[in-house]
Amino acid sequence: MKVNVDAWGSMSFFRKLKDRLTRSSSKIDEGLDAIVEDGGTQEELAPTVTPEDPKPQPEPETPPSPEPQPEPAPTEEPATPPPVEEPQTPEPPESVPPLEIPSEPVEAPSAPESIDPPVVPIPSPEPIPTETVTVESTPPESAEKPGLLGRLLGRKETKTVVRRELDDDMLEQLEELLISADMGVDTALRVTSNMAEGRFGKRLSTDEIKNLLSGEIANIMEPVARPMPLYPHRPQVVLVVGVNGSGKTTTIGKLASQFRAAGKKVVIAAGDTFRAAAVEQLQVWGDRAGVPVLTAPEGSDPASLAFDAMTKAQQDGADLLMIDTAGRLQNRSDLMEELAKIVRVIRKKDETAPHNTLLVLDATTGQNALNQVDIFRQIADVSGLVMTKLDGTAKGGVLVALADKFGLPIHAIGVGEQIDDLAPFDPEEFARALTGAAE
Ligand SMILES: Nc1nc2c(ncn2[C@@H]2O[C@H](COP(=O)(O)OP(=O)(O)OP(=O)(O)O)[C@@H](O)[C@H]2O)c(=O)[nH]1
Repeated sequence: MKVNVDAWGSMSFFRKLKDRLTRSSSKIDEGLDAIVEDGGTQEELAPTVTPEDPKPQPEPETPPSPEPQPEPAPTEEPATPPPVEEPQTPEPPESVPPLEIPSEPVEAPSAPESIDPPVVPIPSPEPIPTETVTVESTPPESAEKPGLLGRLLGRKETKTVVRRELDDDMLEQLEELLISADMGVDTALRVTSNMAEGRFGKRLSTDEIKNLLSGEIANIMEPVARPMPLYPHRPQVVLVVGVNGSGKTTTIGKLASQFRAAGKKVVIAAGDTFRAAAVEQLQVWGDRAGVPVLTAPEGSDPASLAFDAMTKAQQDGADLLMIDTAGRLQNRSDLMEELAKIVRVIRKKDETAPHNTLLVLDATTGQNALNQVDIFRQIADVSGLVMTKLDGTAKGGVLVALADKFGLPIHAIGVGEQIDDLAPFDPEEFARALTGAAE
């Protein structure tokens, strides 16, 4: 009954996300390094025998650390056995793309995700009871590369990594770090205490912590990663709400372009009739997307425009009608009334409308995004979220707080101002990008 649209953009997207979330991840990165170094000690990893060494070398003579290191760091692999990065992933079987949200109303526009041939080899950050196992899968960051001479001579290389024992102090520092990345107190506490479960007293390195945190964050995000559902019902009315400047116009343009690319007929209504600039902006995006934008004279009733837009969308047999709305939160009761009126009026034409109410949030507002969800849920029947401007902000953690607190579906994220800078939300990728965990 639901239609799946393949419109959600190219797959290099998440590579882009990784690059662009650098400010969030470098914040966590640097913070983690400092935490682990503060009170941590350098340990030798199991010495690796370089390629030329004839014997497989069972156990090192240097006792490595309390936790033995099953497999040495995946540095220089001489032969060319498996073509792709098998080594990274301990157990591929369970790394089924998390995006294939099978369940319920939503039909994943994220499906194309799985088309991506390099299907995200998930580094299995999941908290396996024996923490040593999880932990070992990451390449030790401080591992030294064997020099050419060393390799030729088959010399044993001693690698080191800084590890710190997980104790109350360290846990507190981790909490603070996550809070500073805008994850919010409650969520930061939950993430760190889940991560610490069964690991108290263990020695952990930065990379190991990143993987563990990333796994915990992905667990929180997974249930909310839901692409916007599409219905065969025509027109499907999508009301787009959010404060001014949150990225509504841009998001509508990006969505319209993607839906259109997927063969959907789209109509846009410029419902923020009070701001000429907003209407113009939407027209620019409509042109870019190749989608008609219905406008009304400045200051006219948005509900009447919505009604006209409904009529046109029905006449044209449009698949989707996207209605932009004003975002003046300063006068909440006016806005509430305005939105309510739009809904009343479009229901005269279709009592099941609107079919989606998207709340667009700006990631750079950090914790304020939580208040916005609270407020908009009071004035509109918010069915899902789009988080914009995740690029270049150090506040990406707010998305985790949102997921944890409200559990509203996160349909898509925006990571740039270009038309294709919007993609379905992939919890694993996001968690790794946020924490800087390795793939
Ligand atoms: N970096 C970045 N900028 C974005 C993103 N989404 C939107 N923007 C920028 O944010 C600014 C505001 O976006 P709009 O789409 O105009 O926001 P709006 O909610 O429609 O705002 P009003 O028109 O004032 O109601 C613009 O300069 C956009 O280019 C994003 O994902 N990343």
